[in-house]
Amino acid sequence: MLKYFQNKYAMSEKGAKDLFRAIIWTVVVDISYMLPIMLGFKFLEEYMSMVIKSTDSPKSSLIYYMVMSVVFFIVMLAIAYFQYNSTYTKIYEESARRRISLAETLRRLPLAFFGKKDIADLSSTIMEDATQIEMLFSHSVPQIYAAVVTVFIMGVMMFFYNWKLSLAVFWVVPVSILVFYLSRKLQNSMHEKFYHIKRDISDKIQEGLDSAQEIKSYNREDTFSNSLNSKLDNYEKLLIKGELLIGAFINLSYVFLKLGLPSVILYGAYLLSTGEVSIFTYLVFLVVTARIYNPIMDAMNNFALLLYLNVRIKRMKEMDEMPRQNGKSEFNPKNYDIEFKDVSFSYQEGVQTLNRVNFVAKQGEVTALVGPSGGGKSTIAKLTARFWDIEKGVITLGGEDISLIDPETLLNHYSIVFQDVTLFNSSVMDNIRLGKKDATDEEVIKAAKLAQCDEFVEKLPQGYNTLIGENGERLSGGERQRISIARAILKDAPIILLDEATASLDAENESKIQNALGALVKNKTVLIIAHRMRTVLGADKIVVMKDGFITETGTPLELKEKQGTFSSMLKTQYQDNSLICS
Ligand SMILES: Nc1ncnc2c1ncn2[C@@H]1O[C@H](COP(=O)(O)OP(=O)(O)OP(=O)(O)O)[C@@H](O)[C@H]1O
Repeated sequence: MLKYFQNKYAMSEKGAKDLFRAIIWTVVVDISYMLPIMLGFKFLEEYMSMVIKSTDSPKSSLIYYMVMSVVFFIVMLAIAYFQYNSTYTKIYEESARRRISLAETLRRLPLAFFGKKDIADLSSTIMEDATQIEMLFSHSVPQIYAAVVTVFIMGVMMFFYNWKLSLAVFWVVPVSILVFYLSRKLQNSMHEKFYHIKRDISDKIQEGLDSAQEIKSYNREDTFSNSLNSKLDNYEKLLIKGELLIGAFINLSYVFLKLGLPSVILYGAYLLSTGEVSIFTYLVFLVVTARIYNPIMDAMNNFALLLYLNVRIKRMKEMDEMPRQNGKSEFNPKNYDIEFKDVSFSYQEGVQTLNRVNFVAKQGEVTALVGPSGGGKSTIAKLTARFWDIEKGVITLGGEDISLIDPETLLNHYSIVFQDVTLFNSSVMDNIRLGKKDATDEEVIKAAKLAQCDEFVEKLPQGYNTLIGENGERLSGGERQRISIARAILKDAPIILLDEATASLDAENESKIQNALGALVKNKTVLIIAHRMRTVLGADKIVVMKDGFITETGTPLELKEKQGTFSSMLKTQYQDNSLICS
């Protein structure tokens, strides 16, 4: 049973145990609701027979009933407390575990996963799906299972009491469940459609928010809102159609269920007339029948919601089953040479991005990757930091295969400056401190000065304490890039990856930063990607990438003399050849 819960609802072992306990407590609560009714019947039976049989006094006194009422009230209260605790408290705890485990999974997933799923989709799985699951598990799932068990127990008791009248009560249950069961497929497919269209709409809204600037500048507001409106219209139509269809089936099941009461009235009256049952038994069955279908109807309602939950749980399982990146967390390489040995890689099946790439980036040297756009330079930088795992070949750091090293441990040895800088909505100081979380303010400011941040930070209203807006929206491209370089300087890791790190800077700032980087890179392994030839001319080694292949390797001077891709790129950028040899 526990394993079934774990698999079906993507739960932890503890969560499955808690759910089991919650179901038991909910059954006890459901049965406890019958206590006052039973006491009422006992009272009726004794006092009615006193009237009918004209006996002097009932077996139990009124005091007895009053004391029992108080006792039952206290018992019910205690049971309700335990049920509340086991259901709500425990399920919220499981929900917290589920979110933490999802976040942990995300940490361990390769970047390939984030390429396939967009961010709106991911955040809604973590927040919205987890919330819905939490709601259903606290309010519905234990109730469904408990209703089934309670009705079964009550049914058995009633069959022992009077099997004929019980048949009249229960014949409707299998018929009603059958109708509901037959509609399950339709409900499932409708819920799946609802879910995907809803996701599609939130993706569209997110896309609109992310690209508001582009939409405005290209005057595409109408196109965007028309496309969003048409998605919303489709969703509305599907919802109405779905609700009608699902509602029709559920109501049909209810109608069958409701036929139970007239059955008991008519058949009970017949049995009463033949003297097979007493008026008291007849009344007991009437009252119980009026109540017994409620848990079944609730279970059906909740079950319909549970079908919707299946789609969300499937989504979570999909995330959980993604291959994670693991590896040893102790790593002390003997040196920081990076070597690519026969590395082939593709982002998508059938589209080869890197083909049998071989090169060494030595510690203490600057290795520059150059070549036409789309050649695979950034891919090499990302693979070096194990953002993706490769299919063929091996990448080593200090002679050790990086695919055997835990990504977080590995990244401790890297300072990375990418083309797309990501900044957080906090102060300049905190954004730079991301490079080294325990850095003092003085250390941060020193790194910022080396990265030429001082000049623009001074103009900000609160200097280093100025909030820079979401993703640094209040800063220019060059300023953002300088913050990212300051982070790398502050981290001072033995390997430095610079992917178009100075592309958004003007010539003056670029040469200042080049000087700062010059001090930073001493005795380190530096992999640099740049389109501007002047940025790579000081490199110790140039690797030219074209269409996923290495076409040339050598010092800038060797390659210039070779008259290949590198030399023609140089010529295009510098008509004056004297610059090259300087
Ligand atoms: N996340 C991704 N998913 C699928 N394909 C990708 C992804 N990133 C890059 N590519 C593709 O891989 C190829 C190499 O891209 P890469 O960014 O490595 O080239 P590059 O040489 O750095 O280009 P550029 O100089 O323009 O930055 C390109 O064809 C690109 O479209």
